[in-house]
Amino acid sequence: MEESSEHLKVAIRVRPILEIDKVQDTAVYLNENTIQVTDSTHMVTSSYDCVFSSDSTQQQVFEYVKKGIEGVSRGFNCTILAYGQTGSGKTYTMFGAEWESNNPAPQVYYQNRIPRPVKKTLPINTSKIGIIPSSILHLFQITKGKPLTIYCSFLQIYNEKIFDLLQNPNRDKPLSIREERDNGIFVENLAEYVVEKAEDCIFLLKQGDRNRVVRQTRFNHHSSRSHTIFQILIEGDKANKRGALKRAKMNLCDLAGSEKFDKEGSMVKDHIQEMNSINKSLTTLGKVISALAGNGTGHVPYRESKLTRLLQDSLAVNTRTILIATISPASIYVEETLNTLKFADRAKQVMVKVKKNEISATNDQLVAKLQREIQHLKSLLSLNRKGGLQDISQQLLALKEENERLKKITKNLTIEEVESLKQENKRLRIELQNIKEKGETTDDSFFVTESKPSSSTKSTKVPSAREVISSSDPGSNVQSTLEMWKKREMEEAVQNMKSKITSEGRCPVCTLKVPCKHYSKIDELPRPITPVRNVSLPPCPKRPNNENIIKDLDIRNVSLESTKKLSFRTRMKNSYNEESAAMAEFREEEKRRKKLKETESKLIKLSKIEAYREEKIRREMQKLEEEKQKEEEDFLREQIKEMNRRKYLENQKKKLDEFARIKDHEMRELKSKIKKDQEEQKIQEMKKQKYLEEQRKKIVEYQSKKRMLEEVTMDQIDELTKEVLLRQKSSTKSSAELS
Ligand SMILES: Nc1ncnc2c1ncn2[C@@H]1O[C@H](COP(=O)(O)OP(=O)(O)OP(=O)(O)O)[C@@H](O)[C@H]1O
Repeated sequence: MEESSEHLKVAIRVRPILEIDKVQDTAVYLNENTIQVTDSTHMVTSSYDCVFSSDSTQQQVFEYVKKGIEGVSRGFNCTILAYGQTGSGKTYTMFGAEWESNNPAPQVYYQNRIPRPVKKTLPINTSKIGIIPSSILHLFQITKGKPLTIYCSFLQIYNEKIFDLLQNPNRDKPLSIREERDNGIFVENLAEYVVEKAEDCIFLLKQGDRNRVVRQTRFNHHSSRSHTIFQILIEGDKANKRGALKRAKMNLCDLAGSEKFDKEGSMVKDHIQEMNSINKSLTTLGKVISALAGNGTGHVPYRESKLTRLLQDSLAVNTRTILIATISPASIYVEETLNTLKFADRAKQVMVKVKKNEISATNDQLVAKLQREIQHLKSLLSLNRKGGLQDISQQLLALKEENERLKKITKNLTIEEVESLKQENKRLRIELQNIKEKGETTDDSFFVTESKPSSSTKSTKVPSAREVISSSDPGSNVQSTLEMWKKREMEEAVQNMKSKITSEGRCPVCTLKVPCKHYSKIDELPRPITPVRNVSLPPCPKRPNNENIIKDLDIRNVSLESTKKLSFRTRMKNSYNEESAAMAEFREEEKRRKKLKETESKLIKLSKIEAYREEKIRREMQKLEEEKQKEEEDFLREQIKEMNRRKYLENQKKKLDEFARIKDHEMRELKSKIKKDQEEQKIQEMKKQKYLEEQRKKIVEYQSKKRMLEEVTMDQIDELTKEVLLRQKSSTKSSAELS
């Protein structure tokens, strides 16, 4: 199998200066693949695999990643990551220029976004689309006609929780990460759609993107507050000569941007929480990159955040990874730009092993998974086709038998059988997706890999009395008929009560006057429904004898007195018609009384409920007030903490400045001292030289004298001594003469 080791590829994209930046001066200068960033204190120069200037086109950026995408169709995993500060152009690069206008999202964040229909058409301007849609188009183009199945899924990581963007727009079902020997790291219960056309895939991309959390921030009107990963999985349908199936994953990640705390304090609590979790996960990503960029022997903290855990495969093993770091050239963002470049510098040093991915066609786990899925899909389809009202126990029994049968043959499957299993799986998935699209079922679980068949498709509608009576056996089903009637009556009463409440301008949920927690305006209230007319009871079914009538009456809890009365009447009038008339009369009376009682008890119950609800709402309001107060206090505390931190930092900065000043002074003094010393040393040196010169001269003189002395002969010495002696003699002579 092909295997190689390569560097993580890093490209930088500089976006143009925008109106929102409110400045014109830039701090970023480009020269081919080198970037220079300058401010008053720094000047950083760094080179990368590729640098895209502010007037680079989407097409140029796509051309750079195209090779990686093409590798996916040959079995090589590929991950493309967009990283950068908020508003630097990550979403623009990954999704495209026209994306926001084609896929409008609200300018401000709100909790429950109302889904609007997405048109199943391609984006209009294909030259402006970003890496994700371009990759989809290209991938489908190059795999056209090949025996492959393409699956896609779309998730977001928001506040350290994973949510399915295609299945869970309300973010109420967080998903968890799992790891398996053969499948690697994956998100459990994440919906995987089989896609046959690029159009379908882009439709899903658009659909999911509308469920992403966005918020208006200071530097971006449409800031993404979650990390998103659009994943495409390609699996070969036909095994190669070695009996292996091709399988490769493509992860396209648009990370949320790092952001600084707004000192003006305009951030709400949710925004601060989002910012903290985004910054924390990006810090962990930085730590992981640093650990991988080192010698690779230390601990890599993948598990410290959901993002790094999910990208574990992509960052270390078996994936071609391309990082696109986006920066803004404006001088006001120089600090953020330097941080992004620092991250990109570290990423450059990461080495990843890349190899072709294949899985044995007869791999037990794959076969078992396919079979489980086929069973599940079949059961869902049959439930759907039969309107979900079939006997589920019978179906389960059939499925169990099928399961047993499949278990027996799992071990002996041939490659052809596995291939046909894959085909069947694909066909069933597509059939179900089509049904779901047409809105024929309400069960959302069937796109979820390996999820359990749901029995929720069974209808809970209460049939009308007419339906029940006509379908029931008159001799045996009186009790169930009555129960249905009771239920029906209750429903009617509730409906009437609700209509009455709404017509009075009250909320049908909490019964309080609007505005309340559920409705802010009277216009929003559901329209009052025309009160349901009470349908009279059907005639009593024919009974063979009086005993049965009494039995039926017992069932309906008739009082002892009425029973006696009835038995007396039956004794007196010994014909069935008379009995039934008496019965009808009795039932009418009984019904009226019962209804009166029920209404009374309902009224009492309702007033109790209202009192209880009011009390509950009061308590909830109180609780909310307390929570709000607490939040405000927390927020204030946070702000004070932040202020203290800032003060502390300012103090530290001052101290550092002072320290630098002192050091500067000391340095200057030291320099002048050194200069003086050097001058003195020079003088000393000169003196020494002079002294040495003199000494040398003396030595020369002495040597010449010595040489002269050596040249004087012995004769000369004798002559000299004679001369001395003579002089001495003459002197003694003259002295004697004188005396
Ligand atoms: N290369 C570019 N050319 C023109 N406009 C761009 C470019 N890159 C980004 N923009 C514009 O800058 C703004 C911010 O871009 P974008 O939303 O992609 O930033 P982001 O990094 O995804 O921000 P966040 O992290 O807050 O989501 C958008 O209005 C976008 O149209």
